[in-house]
Amino acid sequence: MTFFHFPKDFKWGTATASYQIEGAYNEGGRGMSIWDTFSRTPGKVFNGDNGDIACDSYHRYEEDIELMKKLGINTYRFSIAWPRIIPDGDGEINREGLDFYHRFVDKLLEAGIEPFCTLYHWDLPQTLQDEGGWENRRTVEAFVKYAEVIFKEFSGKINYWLTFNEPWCIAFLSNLLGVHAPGNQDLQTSINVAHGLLVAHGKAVKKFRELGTTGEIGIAPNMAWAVPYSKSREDQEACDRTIALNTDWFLDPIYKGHYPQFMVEWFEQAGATVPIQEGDMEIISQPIDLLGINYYTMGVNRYNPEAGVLQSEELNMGLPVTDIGWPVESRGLYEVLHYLQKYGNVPIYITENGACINDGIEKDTVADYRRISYLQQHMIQVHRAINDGINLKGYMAWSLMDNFEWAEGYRMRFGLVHVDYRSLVRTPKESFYWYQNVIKNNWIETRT
Ligand SMILES: N=NNCCOCCOc1ccc(-c2cn(C[C@@H]3NC[C@@H](O)[C@H]3O)nn2)cc1
Repeated sequence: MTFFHFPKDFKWGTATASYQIEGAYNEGGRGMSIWDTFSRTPGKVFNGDNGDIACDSYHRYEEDIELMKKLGINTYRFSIAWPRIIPDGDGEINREGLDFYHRFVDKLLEAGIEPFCTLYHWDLPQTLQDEGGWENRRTVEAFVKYAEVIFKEFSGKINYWLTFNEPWCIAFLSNLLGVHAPGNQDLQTSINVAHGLLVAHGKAVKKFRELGTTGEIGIAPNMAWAVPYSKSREDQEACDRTIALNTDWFLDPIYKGHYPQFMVEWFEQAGATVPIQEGDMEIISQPIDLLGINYYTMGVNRYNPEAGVLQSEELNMGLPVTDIGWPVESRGLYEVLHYLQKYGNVPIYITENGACINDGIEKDTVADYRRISYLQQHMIQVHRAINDGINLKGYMAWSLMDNFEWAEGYRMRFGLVHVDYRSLVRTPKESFYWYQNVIKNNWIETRT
């Protein structure tokens, strides 16, 4: 047997997001979000699924917290729905929305679980999208106003904060590839959105400091990792572009105060420029306290002029894949963590890592051993990185429970807990009990 011991103060948790679990889309004064609109647009979401009910966690959060206590986590990452707080985006504050999150956070604290709060996990108030969304500086100012409300309300209760979840998804998956809400397919729009959210991030961090809000604040990019198919310079450069668009495009402005020049020039060749205004880069590069990273998979890429704006084609190398088709390759997590050291030995939390494994219930059990194997492999890479001296502070599995997986609807299941979407009955899977043991022991054991 081999034992991989973790630091005694290592944070073990799980992660979810408001639109994916809450439901109650028209309750408690909530306004419409771009995901309510997108999921109602024919052809955008598998089976026409939407978040109207989801896991009904708006009503069942106490039951969910009991599951968290049973699992033994000490940290829980969740997101606040902006449309519950300011339903029309930048108008009146909805007290009922604030009271819901106070009840929820108080219950978490009562259970001895650290709240880890994401301010924006994709559910933009639709009214702001109607005025141009993140391309419009009005949305940026509205976000800072929303953030200020939350900082003032929850300072002292919440001590771990993230401004944005997965800026690559917000900007490029949603506005270049059109896969997520609002579904634009335009390079300049996606670059404008990326810049807008970065300015909003910086302004919110500045406001956080000015208010003297308790705790630490950061951002959670989703990581891409790609290794070249051949030793050619073209293939390596294609990988560089793929990695950079998820990482450097957002973290260079934050940590260095400028965009990665090679990517700026790449986009200029494609006819797109970054709409930088006076003072933007100074605001964006406000120092942050922590970095959340989301890792799922990696690719083997090669240069292909026909392969989208990055001219970087991901190849099928016959690796085992999860049920959403993503290759299982944990080495990318280790390499990404070392790649991030160019920003310094910054405090890092794995804010999402998990596998889409769609096993169902048989004889009251979900035998999701493939998820256990995935989690074990990735946690061993986390251990390796900590051993190398990387400042890795915690791990949050995506996700506590099966939930609305965006354009995939409910067919793709990432949860440690199975959710029956008709009855809303929660059933812990075998991976739940495996993770429960890891947390209890603060170590992983392998047979070899
Ligand atoms: N790359 N281009 N491909 C071209 C065509 O894209 C096809 C689809 O692409 C993607 C890429 C990435 C994702 C994704 C999903 N999650 C999981 C969520 N993370 C935040 C949390 O809410 C989880 O639900 N993380 N990333 C989805 C789709």
